[in-house]
Amino acid sequence: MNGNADIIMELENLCYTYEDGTEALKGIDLQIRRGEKLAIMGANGSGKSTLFLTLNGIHKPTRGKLLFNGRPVEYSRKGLLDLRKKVGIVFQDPDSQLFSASVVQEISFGILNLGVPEKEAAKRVEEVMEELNILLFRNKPTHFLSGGQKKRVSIADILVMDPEMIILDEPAAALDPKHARMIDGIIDKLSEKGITVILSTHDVDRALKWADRVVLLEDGIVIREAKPDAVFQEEEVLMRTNLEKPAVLKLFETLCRAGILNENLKIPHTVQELEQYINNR
Ligand SMILES: Nc1ncnc2c1ncn2[C@@H]1O[C@H](COP(=O)(O)OP(=O)(O)OP(=O)(O)O)[C@@H](O)[C@H]1O
Repeated sequence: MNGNADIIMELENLCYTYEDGTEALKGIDLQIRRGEKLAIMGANGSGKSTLFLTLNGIHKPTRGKLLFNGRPVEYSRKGLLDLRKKVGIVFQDPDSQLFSASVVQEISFGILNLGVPEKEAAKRVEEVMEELNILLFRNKPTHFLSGGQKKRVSIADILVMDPEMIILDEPAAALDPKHARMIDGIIDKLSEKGITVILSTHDVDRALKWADRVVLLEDGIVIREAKPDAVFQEEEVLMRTNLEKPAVLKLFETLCRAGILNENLKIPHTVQELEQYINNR
């Protein structure tokens, strides 16, 4: 491994222009730390999906550099295979990812394609199915699954490859609160394993609670990157990205203004933390 071992991925002046001339990424500089929980946020069309497709080599940057574990990504067949083994994307719409006849075939496909011996692959598939609570519907055709089940299978597809980084494009979109919480639990487990997790979301409360760092994109450039506490207090950048201040922060500020809470308290990240402040007065 070259360079700083704490940095898993580095983007240097990364640009991507689509064939029709749309400049979707206009020079992104970003260092992603190993094991980091990174939320990428921005208005519709700001370039989040394009960025994700560039991070795992589906799009080749039109300018600039992408380094993985300190080395420039090689856009050869082998270079891309190596990158995609280590950096997986869970797409927002599971139907664009799932195509095999049954769940177990779906999860086995990628790992067998990598050339992992059948017995070893089968063992790994069983482990991942157990971990993500998939065993009960292992033989169902993927197109008969519910949205929450499809999402779990999409994550299993990636997890089975033993990745270093997982990118999730709006993982809670179209899920009910119970299933969204289940996916949150799975994402926490990925982080506990040391996997670097990048996700896009429009949910500021969730990002405040979850992320180590928030990156705000506007029109293909990064306009702010910092800890969520700092980013979510900046009304001007939030407005530029069509985001609102998290509800828990708004309430905290109202309670401070009313003299009910002391404004020197650490910013609460969850409703539970805010309740505790109120109960401890
Ligand atoms: N295949 C394509 N060809 C041409 N332009 C594209 C293509 N895909 C995306 N774009 C354009 O690139 C820009 C960035 O789009 P992208 O999908 O990356 O944004 P996004 O932030 O993921 O949006 P959303 O939140 O709506 O998913 C937009 O102007 C979009 O119209």
